[in-house]
Amino acid sequence: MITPDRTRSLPLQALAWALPLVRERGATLAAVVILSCLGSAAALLPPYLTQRLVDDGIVGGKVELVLQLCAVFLVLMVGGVLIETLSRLSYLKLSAHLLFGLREQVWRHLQTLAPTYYARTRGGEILSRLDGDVAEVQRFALDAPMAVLNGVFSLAVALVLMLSLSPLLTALVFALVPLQVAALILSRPWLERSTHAMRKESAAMSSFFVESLRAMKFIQASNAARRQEAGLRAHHGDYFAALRRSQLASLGAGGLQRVLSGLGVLLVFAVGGALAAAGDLSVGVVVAFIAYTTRAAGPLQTLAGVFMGWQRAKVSLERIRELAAERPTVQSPAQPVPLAHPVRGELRLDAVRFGYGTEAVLEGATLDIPSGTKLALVGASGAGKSTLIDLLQRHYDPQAGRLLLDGVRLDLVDLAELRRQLVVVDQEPVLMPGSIRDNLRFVAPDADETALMRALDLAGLGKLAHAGGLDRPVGAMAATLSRGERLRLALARAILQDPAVLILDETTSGLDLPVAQAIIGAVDRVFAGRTRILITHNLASVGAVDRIVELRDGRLVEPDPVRSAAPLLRVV
Ligand SMILES: Nc1ncnc2c1ncn2[C@@H]1O[C@H](COP(=O)(O)OP(=O)(O)OP(=O)(O)O)[C@@H](O)[C@H]1O
Repeated sequence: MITPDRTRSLPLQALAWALPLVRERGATLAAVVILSCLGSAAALLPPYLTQRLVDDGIVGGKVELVLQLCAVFLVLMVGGVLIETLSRLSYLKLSAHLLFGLREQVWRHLQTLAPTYYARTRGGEILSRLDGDVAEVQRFALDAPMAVLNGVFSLAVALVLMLSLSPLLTALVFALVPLQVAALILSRPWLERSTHAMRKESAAMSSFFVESLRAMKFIQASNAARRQEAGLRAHHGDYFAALRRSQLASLGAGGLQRVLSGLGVLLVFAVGGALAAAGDLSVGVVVAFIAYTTRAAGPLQTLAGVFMGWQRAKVSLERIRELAAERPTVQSPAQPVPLAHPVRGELRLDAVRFGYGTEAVLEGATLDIPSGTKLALVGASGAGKSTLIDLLQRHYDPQAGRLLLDGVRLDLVDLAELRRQLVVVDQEPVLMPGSIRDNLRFVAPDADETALMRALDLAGLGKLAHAGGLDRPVGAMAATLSRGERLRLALARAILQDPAVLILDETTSGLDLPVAQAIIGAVDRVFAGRTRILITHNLASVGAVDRIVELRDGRLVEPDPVRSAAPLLRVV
């Protein structure tokens, strides 16, 4: 579970978050560490051997030694390639485990957040956190310790070998390190700001795509395609400007590092060359040093890269922390009170108060719904009918008062059990991509083919299912089904869920009266004797009901005969 821990510094948080996942792959981590140290050692030996090759072999005239050292070079070269391949494969395994594990944690958290979070957060913002930001943190959490380990090991080995060759030249090479560190520290705010701007632009562009793709039919019908293209171009412009700033910052900081390490090479050339010319140093030592100076620049640059990577990861971690700080509005109780089976479906609202902000949507809402009641719930648009349903399905808890199912307070019932017993079919039910079977199995993974066909038959989709079979794809956003078919498919899902309470939230509104009545007829047949709540603006479409209640001024009251279109009421 991701939780922001303000007591820890950001780098520690990034590592603490990743640690349990790394621990699960202890053996792979050990392999990566050992192989990368072996690889570094294999890369550092050749310059040392070069000195022997030049001074003892070539200058000393020992042909046999030259050949022996060439054979050692060959072994080191082939061994180095093998070690690097194995090391990269192990790294890939560890890296994927970490990335997927971190992303699964964020996803798990997202699945607990309330509809209010999704109502106010742009889809692209969430996507870019799930994708780019998680990857950035993962890269840092794994790359940084590896790079530090590798860099420090390589530098230590190089330092020992260089000191054994020439302490003076070693001091010259390392004299520039403080300058390199100072350059990094100075470039830090620049790097951080530019990374922030880039991630923000990238999230805005993802949001643009997510929102436009969903609204494509509306964009086409409103002749807004050109304006959308211009919108995309504007996003591209902003993104490119931010990308250029970020690249300039990285190139500037990286370039400065390269110039400083290049200066080190020049110093070795100048001082080492002068000493060798004067006969105070062998040519082999100068050649080996030039190789070491360029190689020592590698680990130094890797360490500088860790620093720059940290600037990026810090921004991402901050964005993930923002997401982690969103707390779920409801949680399943640790010790749930079991419902007596079979669940009767008796509902009770007792002086319920709820509002999204300071203003109450429901205030003192009280109602008893005996088991098996078919209740019509009416109320003006915005009165709070859907909000009431969200409270019943426990997307939120009331700020005062109680809601009970079979006499048990909803917040004491296991959340999964509650949502199994209380099913809502919306006006625009959500259908998942895939086939009709996939959609039915989404709510009832264990149902067999016979149960699926029976549910479709009862929901009035028998013909369609028999014609195209259960494998008929419903298409992205269920675009291949008519609205009536989508509703019937949602009803078939509800039939498979077999709840004690069924709620239809304006399900049949906008349909032709005969179609609406046919769907309600199917509901009445299948759910006869069970509690049903039908939210509607048109009482004629929901058939005979046991009771009508109006939601007015936050309370549940007897309906206003004028506003409820009295002639249409048919209460049994
Ligand atoms: N996520 C939200 N954040 C803030 N306010 C909200 C949110 N959802 C709904 N509201 C507000 O709460 C009030 C009740 O909304 P609700 O959707 O429950 O009404 P409704 O009776 O179902 O309306 P309709 O019949 O038009 O569907 C409205 O004023 C609405 O603007």
